[in-house]
Amino acid sequence: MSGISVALRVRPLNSREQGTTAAARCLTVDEAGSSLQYTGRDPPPNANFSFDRVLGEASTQADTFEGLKDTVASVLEGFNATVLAYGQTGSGKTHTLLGDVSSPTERGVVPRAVAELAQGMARYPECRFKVTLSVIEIYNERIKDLLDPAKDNLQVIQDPVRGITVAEATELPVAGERDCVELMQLGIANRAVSATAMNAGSSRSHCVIYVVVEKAHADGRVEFGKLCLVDLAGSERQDKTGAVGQTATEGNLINKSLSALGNVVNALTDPKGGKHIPYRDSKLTRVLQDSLGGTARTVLIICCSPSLFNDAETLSSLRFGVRAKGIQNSVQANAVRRTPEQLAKALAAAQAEVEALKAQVDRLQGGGSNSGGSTGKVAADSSCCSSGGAGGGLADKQRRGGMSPGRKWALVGSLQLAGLAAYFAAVEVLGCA
Ligand SMILES: Nc1ncnc2c1ncn2[C@@H]1O[C@H](COP(=O)(O)OP(=O)(O)OP(=O)(O)O)[C@@H](O)[C@H]1O
Repeated sequence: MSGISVALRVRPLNSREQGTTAAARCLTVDEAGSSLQYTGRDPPPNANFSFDRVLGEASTQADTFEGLKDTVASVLEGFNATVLAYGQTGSGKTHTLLGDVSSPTERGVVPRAVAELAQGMARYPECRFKVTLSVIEIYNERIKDLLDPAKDNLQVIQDPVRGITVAEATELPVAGERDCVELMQLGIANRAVSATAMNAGSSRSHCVIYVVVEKAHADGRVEFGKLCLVDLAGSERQDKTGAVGQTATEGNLINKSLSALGNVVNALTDPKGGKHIPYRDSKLTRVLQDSLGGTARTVLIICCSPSLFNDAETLSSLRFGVRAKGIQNSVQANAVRRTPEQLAKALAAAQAEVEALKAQVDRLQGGGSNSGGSTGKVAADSSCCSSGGAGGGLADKQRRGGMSPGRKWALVGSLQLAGLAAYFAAVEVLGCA
């Protein structure tokens, strides 16, 4: 079991907050460490919070990515990895995940992750890679394909090989980092965004970017890893966002799915354990099933505002992060697949073994001859028997009928079992094909 990793990032005060009472801070960050103090109103008895990493207001996009590198790189080793940005509206989730994708310093986690994967692939010159990209959004409890917006009610399924998957989401092959970023931008441009009083470019949907990597080895094995990058919509208070009409309805649905997320986190970290995990209560929690309590390596980035104006929301995000730190995933690599050529080879080997064992059974049952069609293994057995010299070999005993019926049937039985095992191996191989 492995706990999910939780990082906390504090954005700088924005221009609206500076020079007003909102410029007072509700957080004191230990820049060198991994803890911070909540200094806002209604502090809890223990106002100290610690996380795996704390990134203060001066943190850069590069600092933020540094702590995620290993998680991202594990996708090339056949793991699923998730980076999830959580926080109040306007707290910096989209900035952290996407940032300015065209700027080398201001680009966020997603373009950096793609670059990291591209560099990682170069370390395996003997392997062939296939990389695909999908971009979906969960808007008003419907999953929409942002690479083909006509598909707007996709379903979440449990795929036997890939695990939790959005069925029929467009997967476009990408040839390199630039290709990937361009396609991603195309998808993001289709995302639902509105201006609210809290954020001029407020995301009204949860957006998930999947980068799927298939790594084919020279011997035919294929490893499969999936990177899932999630920019959640922010929790919001209608009195602060000033949302009305459709924007207010969106806000309610965003809050509803975030509260379903909170319920999943609570159930997963319930000290009594054994609780039903309500993944199916929302599309968001269903999509994140493998990331929370599943087999993926997961990093949660809690984004928050340092302003006293947002103290209640910041405290709520800190509490969510602390709770999420208790989630244990059983991290494991995806099953290695084999190519059709490899499967054909394995099947031929299994068939040859079945034939050899059949011939051996025939011989032991008395009537079989050892000539023609016998494999090397059988031939070796008989030569060993005949070269015994003293007439005590298996073949001699058979000829003389010297083997006890009990021993003979035990041998026949074990050879038949071995044959059966080889047969099932062959069936398994065929089944995989
Ligand atoms: N660490 C940061 N450094 C500089 N600017 C930041 C930082 N974090 C956020 N911002 C700025 O704050 C504004 C709001 O950020 P962003 O859109 O990323 O918030 P969000 O959490 O994604 O909000 P929403 O949930 O409403 O979509 C943006 O203008 C963004 O550039």
